[in-house]
Amino acid sequence: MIKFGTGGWRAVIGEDFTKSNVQLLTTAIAKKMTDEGRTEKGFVIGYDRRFLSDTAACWAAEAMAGRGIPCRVIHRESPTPLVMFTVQQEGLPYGMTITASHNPAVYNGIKVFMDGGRDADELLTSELERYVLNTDESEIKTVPFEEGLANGAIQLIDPMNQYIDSIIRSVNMGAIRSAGLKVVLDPMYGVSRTALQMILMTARCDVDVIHERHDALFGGRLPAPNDKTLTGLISYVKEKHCGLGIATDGDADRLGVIDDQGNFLHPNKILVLLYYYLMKYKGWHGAAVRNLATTHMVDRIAEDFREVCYEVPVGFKYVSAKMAETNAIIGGESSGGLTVRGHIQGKDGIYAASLLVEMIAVTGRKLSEIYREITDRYGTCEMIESDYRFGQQEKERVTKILLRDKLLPEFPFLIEKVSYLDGCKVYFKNGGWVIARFSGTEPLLRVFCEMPTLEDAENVGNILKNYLSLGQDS
Ligand SMILES: O=P(O)(O)OC[C@H]1O[C@H](O)[C@H](O)[C@@H](O)[C@@H]1O
Repeated sequence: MIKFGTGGWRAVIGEDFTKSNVQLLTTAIAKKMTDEGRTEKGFVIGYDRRFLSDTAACWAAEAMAGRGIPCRVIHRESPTPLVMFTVQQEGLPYGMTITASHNPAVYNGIKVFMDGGRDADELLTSELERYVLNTDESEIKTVPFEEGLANGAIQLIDPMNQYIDSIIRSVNMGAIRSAGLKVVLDPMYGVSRTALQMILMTARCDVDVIHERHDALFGGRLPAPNDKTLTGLISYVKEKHCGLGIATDGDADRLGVIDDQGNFLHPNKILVLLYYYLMKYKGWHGAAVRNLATTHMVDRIAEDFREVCYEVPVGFKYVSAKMAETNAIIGGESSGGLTVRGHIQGKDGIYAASLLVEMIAVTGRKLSEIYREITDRYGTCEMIESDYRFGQQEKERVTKILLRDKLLPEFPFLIEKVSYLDGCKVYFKNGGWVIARFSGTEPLLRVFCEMPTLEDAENVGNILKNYLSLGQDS
């Protein structure tokens, strides 16, 4: 069974992530390309450093070549944004990368990209699911990898330099060069090191790297940058007196930042800082796009600059589609992904980190100082996030209460409106909000709440948790 979630298809290795499913999905894509008459330019495949990712990339290439579609495989493990960049640059109709992003090590998966290098939108993923259902395993035709390489049906490519050059061209390298920053990178055993180290060292930063060896178990932690998983980076920043710590998730499309004091900077703050920086310091104008579980501080900044902030469901495919529609200058999510107009149409931790370093260099100020300037102007927002594991029965129970019967607890704040666009989101009249939604990437119910004070956010989050009789925060 192949079902796409918030960010691609993800499955437990050996359970659903199997050779036959990888080749089934690839065959489905190939059939769709053939039906659309879009096979000529071919297809690109990338892979990250997870267990089986490189092997699965070969399986996919064999199945794509077996359908007579020219197939390029990036010659070594790559950041997801590099694969998206390649789809965009080469004008390809589709591409894929083998990754399960930030999921636990037992998972692997496939992210599919469409023209322009965007994440496959809902229309495409539902069509692909339909194609998969209508594809029989006997339709999988393969060309052995080595044979494909020898006869040119499969080609190994190395687009890394163009990608790095395009980032170098779009950030103020001169300013970074003058700032003489000491930066420590934490790729979380994933794939960002080559690109990020190259960009920052070209800008003459003093760069240290931790957690860079290949470890398909990600050091026993989740390859998702947050305050709990980045304790090693936090200690390193403090001990070695670094100006900044930068982490990326397993496939490098998300970013996590540690400031010079060793504090974890929530992705909400990174998005807010960069939007503010682009408008206030770089003189850009334009809308912002955020998902509905991301800070509304972005809206306050947009309003102040007479711009609009658009809200979309969780999933970067929605963010990039809205950015394209509105020509927004930035789009991001509280889970740590963002992109900026002019760069690729998907989230990119490497690019976002480079822009953040530029911001520190250009302003000559600490991240905490710039953020204080923002809260002095727009007030404070505090967000709490809790994830709850559930079984099938639990899922049905919560779905009934919240999404079918649309019941809500009594809150100590006046409600402005309730939305069921993605889970259930309650907007309060004081600007705060709380959302409960099922993750599309993991078996979790996510409860996020943002209020002017942390105390209120915790209180509202607890009211919803108790009302839904949720267990321990996982
Ligand atoms: O909350 P979830 O549905 O698990 O999604 C969390 C994140 O997962 C992936 O990384 C998607 O690419 C993101 O767009 C999404 O924000």
